[in-house]
Amino acid sequence: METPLLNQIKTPEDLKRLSLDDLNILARELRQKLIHVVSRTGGHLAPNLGVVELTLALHYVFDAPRDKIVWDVGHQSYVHKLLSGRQQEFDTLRQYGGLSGFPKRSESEYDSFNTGHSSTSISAVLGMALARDLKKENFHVIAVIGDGALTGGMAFEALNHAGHLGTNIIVVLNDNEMSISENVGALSGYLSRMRTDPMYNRHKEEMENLLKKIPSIGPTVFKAIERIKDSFKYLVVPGMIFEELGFTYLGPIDGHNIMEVKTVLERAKRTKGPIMVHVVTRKGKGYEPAEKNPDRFHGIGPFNINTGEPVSASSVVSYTEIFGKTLCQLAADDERLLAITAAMPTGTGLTRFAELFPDRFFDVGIAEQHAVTLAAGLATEGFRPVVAIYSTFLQRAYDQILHDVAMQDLPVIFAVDRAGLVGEDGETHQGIYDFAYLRHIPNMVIMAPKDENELRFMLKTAQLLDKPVAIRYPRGSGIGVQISEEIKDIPVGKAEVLRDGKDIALFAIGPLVYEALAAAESLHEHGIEVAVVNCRFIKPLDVETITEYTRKTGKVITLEEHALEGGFGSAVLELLQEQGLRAHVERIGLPDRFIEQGALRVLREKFGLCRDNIVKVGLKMAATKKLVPAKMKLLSKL
Ligand SMILES: Cc1ncc(C[n+]2csc(CCOP(=O)(O)OP(=O)(O)O)c2C)c(N)n1
Ligand SMILES: CC(=O)[C@@H](O)[C@H](O)COP(=O)(O)O
Ligand SMILES: [Mg+2]
Repeated sequence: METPLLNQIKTPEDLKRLSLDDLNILARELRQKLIHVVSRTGGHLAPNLGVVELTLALHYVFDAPRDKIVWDVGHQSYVHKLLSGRQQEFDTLRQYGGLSGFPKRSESEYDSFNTGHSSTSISAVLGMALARDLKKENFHVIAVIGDGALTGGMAFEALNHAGHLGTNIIVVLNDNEMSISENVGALSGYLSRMRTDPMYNRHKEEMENLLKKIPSIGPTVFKAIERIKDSFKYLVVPGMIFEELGFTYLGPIDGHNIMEVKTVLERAKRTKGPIMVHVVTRKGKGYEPAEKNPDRFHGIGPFNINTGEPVSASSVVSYTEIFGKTLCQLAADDERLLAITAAMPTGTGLTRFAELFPDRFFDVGIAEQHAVTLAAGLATEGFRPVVAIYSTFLQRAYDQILHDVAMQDLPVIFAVDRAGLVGEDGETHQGIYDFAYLRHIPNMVIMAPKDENELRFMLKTAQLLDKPVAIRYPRGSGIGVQISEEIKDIPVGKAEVLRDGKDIALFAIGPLVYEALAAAESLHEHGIEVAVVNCRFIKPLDVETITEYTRKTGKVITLEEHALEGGFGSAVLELLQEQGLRAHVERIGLPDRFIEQGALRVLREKFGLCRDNIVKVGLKMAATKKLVPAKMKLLSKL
């Protein structure tokens, strides 16, 4: 693949020497490069194909890194990376040790703010603008935010504040009518009317032309009219919502016309106060399979460039699919069950539910906090809402879970998808904190299935409970067990003893239970008998089984795909302390640092979440002297 012009771009400064024709050629080369690399590494292809011209124009008009560009979510920052000195490493995108799929300050001075979670960019640039003003410096700050990310509450909190402060910031709204799936909500409808209703543009143009034609007073009146907030303007001026919030609105403009985008950005650069530039783009632009299927090409694994088809598809169904299918089965007989997603109907496996039960399905946009409190409201009226959100994004709704759901002991079911390591998305997306942020909340029941069937059973268990319940399950394929037709419930707080043993007790949770079983088998060959307990519930923990096996062995290993701090192993330690039990405990889990990107297999091996490491820990433990697991004297009982 030849990209002669792109090869010459070492920094964004190099763009400024190019003609418009060259910029258009460069746009083509960038698209080729994106398609070529992402077809091998996987990644967020469609969002990046859509912002090629926009990124070129931004770097043409502004002076990064002096001017700060913040990419909301950051999944569309690949073109920016290619233009800011990272072409050589671009092949390593999203791989272990390679370039991040998101902006990262530690990666480049051109990345002015780390992103990954949505709707943060306007707050971030406003903070930078305030710092600039306080330091009496002079540079531009630009937030690039998608129409999907604009549905997030934080974006509105920031618009509200920015409009009030009136300082210079530029918000570029990249409007492609898509979130991951089709964008939803009243705001999306408003943007769509601005784009498509000729009334808006025609009236605006006609009025501008008319007023400008009136000699001497025309331009003055025109300016005045731009500022006056009267009812006429409501009818004819696009972007009135933003104007009312204190922004100068420019647009909508064609985001694939470099000249047009450049001209408007230059105008934005000259204009004082908060500016909103509304750019209309097409997700997946320039690659037919992605244009036709922007949802599938939003984030995609390696694929065949000619066909657009995945290179390899797992034959094992994913936990997400099992969740979606089971929920449909349960919902068919229980009208109380509702499903809520925060802009991820496909990702959370709710597409079929939405088709079967359209009145009982709610996509709230990128609004996790709202999703949870909405569920709480529904639960007060006798419904059983199932809120399906990725572990990493549910972090946003911590207070809503605690204050609005748990404190009222409401029967909301949290389907916590992508729990554990997620792989190539890296730090921002690892789902490894949910036990920690949920397990100290009173009233919560928290479970994690070892396999697909247990996920089905846990959903049934949750349906029957009159309490807040969270079920956490991982990204990707299940274990591949035979799917049971029957959906049974599980006794709450009851662990499952899968293997007896006198030397070591291995307490595991989630699919790592299968690694624990494999390790126990290997240790058996070394003459070490390991009991394997699938704990299933982290809250309530099975006190009886855990104390019984701790007493029996005096040696405990805990195993979890979660941060060790505040996780499952910590919960077991707390239980042992409360029971006054002394034992040799080793916890296997993730260390107290953010966990980098990489293939799941690579990360699991690196952090010891695999049979070999469990065996290693087991062998070492077996060689130590057995502590007498007698009751310690508890201070409180002295
Ligand atoms: C808090 C949060 N929730 C959900 C997501 C998942 N997510 C990533 S991109 C995206 C859609 C963004 O749409 P938009 O901002 O319009 O960008 P586009 O992909 O259309 O360019 C969603 C829902 C996220 N990153 N952060
Ligand atoms: C950028 C973002 O937040 C999402 O697109 C995320 O990458 C999706 O993850 P999955 O691929 O696990 O659905
Ligand atoms: Mg969009």
